[in-house]
Amino acid sequence: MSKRQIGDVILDVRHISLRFGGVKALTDISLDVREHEVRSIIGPNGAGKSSMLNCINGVYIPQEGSINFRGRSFNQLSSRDVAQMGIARTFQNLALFKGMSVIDNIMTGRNLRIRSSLLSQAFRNPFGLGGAQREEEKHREFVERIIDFLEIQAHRKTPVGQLPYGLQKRVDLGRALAMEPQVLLLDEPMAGINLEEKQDMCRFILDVNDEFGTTIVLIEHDMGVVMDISDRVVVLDYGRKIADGTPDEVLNNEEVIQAYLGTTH
Ligand SMILES: Nc1ncnc2c1ncn2[C@@H]1O[C@H](COP(=O)(O)OP(=O)(O)OP(=O)(O)O)[C@@H](O)[C@H]1O
Repeated sequence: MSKRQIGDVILDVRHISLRFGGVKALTDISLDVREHEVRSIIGPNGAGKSSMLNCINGVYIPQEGSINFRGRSFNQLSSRDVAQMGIARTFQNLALFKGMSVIDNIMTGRNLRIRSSLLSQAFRNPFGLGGAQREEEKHREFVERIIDFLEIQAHRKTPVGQLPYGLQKRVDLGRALAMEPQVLLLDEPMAGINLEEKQDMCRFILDVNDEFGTTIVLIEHDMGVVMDISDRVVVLDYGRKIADGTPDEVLNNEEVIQAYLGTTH
């Protein structure tokens, strides 16, 4: 596929179980993600895919198990802490500010870094604003680079709510990229967009992976896309892991075929 080198495991999910009252959303799930790979999580509706992402990025706290990121083990960190560690995420139902411009929305993804750099500036030079302004400039330049990369220059000043849905998905990706994540969690990036927009989105995901070396964890229902762009795929069904391997291995797995035939997918 590309020249990128898949490295060691950087994200290791170990024996995660998550319950909501009597509902077992995840039961003893283990999966690992290697540096630079595109790793997909698939499964029928209600299989536990979003719950898994929510555990990884601190939205849900699993009752059992732990997550290890670059040697640091956690299962009770806030989303903000997880983002600060280098794990960013896009959302199935876009989490954008519809009345704000494209550039300002992407800038919100930069806030985490702006705050920490402003804080360190204040400690270094409590009476000088010049440094802080230069920092702000650098962040704006970075955001402009993302806008160029995602080919949305023409829409920089447009309120996000006025853009077609496919472009809004791209802005959501830009907002996550603004965090300069090491791992990017993508929750159904192809949902609700047309074929041409899907081709664009695939290209951007692969370019992010290739050019920035960002590790991608993807939830997606479009099997064509998953099989095309993933290095490895894990399959969940009713909160349990039923398969894990290359796209070919997973496609030919009897349990996976049964899980999909037994649903409306
Ligand atoms: N906040 C919650 N409260 C109660 N039950 C929940 C909650 N979140 C998820 N669940 C339940 O956990 C199970 C797994 O749901 P989840 O959304 O993770 O599945 P999914 O594979 O992402 O589904 P889909 O493909 O439809 O998005 C489902 O039975 C769901 O109803």
